[in-house]
Amino acid sequence: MVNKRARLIYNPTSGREEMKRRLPDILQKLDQAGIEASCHATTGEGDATLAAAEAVERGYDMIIAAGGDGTLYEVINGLAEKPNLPPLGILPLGTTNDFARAMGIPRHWEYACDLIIQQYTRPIDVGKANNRYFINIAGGGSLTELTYDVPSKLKTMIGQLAYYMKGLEKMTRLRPTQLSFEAAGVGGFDGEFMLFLICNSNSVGGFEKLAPDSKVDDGLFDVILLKKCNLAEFIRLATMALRGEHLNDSHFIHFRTSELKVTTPDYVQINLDGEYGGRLPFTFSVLPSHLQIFTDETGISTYR
Ligand SMILES: Nc1ncnc2c1ncn2[C@@H]1O[C@H](COP(=O)(O)OP(=O)(O)OP(=O)(O)O)[C@@H](O)[C@H]1O
Repeated sequence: MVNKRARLIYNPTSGREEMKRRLPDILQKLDQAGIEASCHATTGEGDATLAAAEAVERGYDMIIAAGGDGTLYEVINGLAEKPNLPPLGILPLGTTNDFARAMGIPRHWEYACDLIIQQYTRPIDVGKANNRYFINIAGGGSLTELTYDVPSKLKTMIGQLAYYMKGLEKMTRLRPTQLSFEAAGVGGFDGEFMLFLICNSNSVGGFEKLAPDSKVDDGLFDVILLKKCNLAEFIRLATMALRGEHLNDSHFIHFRTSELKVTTPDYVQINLDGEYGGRLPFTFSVLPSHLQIFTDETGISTYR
């Protein structure tokens, strides 16, 4: 028996509202293993951040975030600044669960609970973006704006399809942006770019081949810059990226760094883990091994 206290922060609207149906089963399963969980149901944007900060202050042995990447992002933002962080469990019950996928955390609530019960943790890097935090990906450029353009209701109804529909609509609006990058240990890049991605994990928008070698615990971001191109080239490059064959193409710049400064003379919005994060300029830095996550010992993806 584990004999610990957990704070379960869940978004009742995530995914297809699965948490509303599963909550009694989840609490019972944790309880049988000796984890006594008290609950906080989030009420809207930003609430999970406040709930996570409060849970640390109240001294819980662990925090469990149940929902999608949006909920996880908010929880991370409540935790990151705190000293003596408890470990974090993830129940990936959202429409998009990119980070859980990268960590090999199962989609099924019962298997995901098993990982929390086993109590095996792994340290992960957290990305700092000005005064915000992310664990999966940060990005900018016209294409990256699509993830927060899709209304939440639409996502609940048709799930992943909503992203692709919005993505296709956005393609016709693709335009390059003037950007300057200054990367620690690498150097500077100036020019017109379609988008830039700062990856902490290898799971980006459900595609695991975009930054195939990115690791959550190497103390580094994998940065991918896509230079200016036309729509036909973009479609060709996107197809290559889906197959993981893009990084040798001259339109891409790929490097690893622990700190990246990005500036622009234009108005450029930043996306942090799929949510709107603010506008440039930004400094992105790695907080190495900042947070312990419950996962399986092998680290081999069992997301299903
Ligand atoms: N009670 C609530 N009602 C409506 N929205 C909420 C509520 N609680 C939290 N939210 C918001 O819901 C957003 C989406 O949450 P989450 O990521 O968990 O679900 P999701 O189904 O995966 O959706 P998405 O893919 O859009 O992120 C969060 O950014 C959060 O601010």
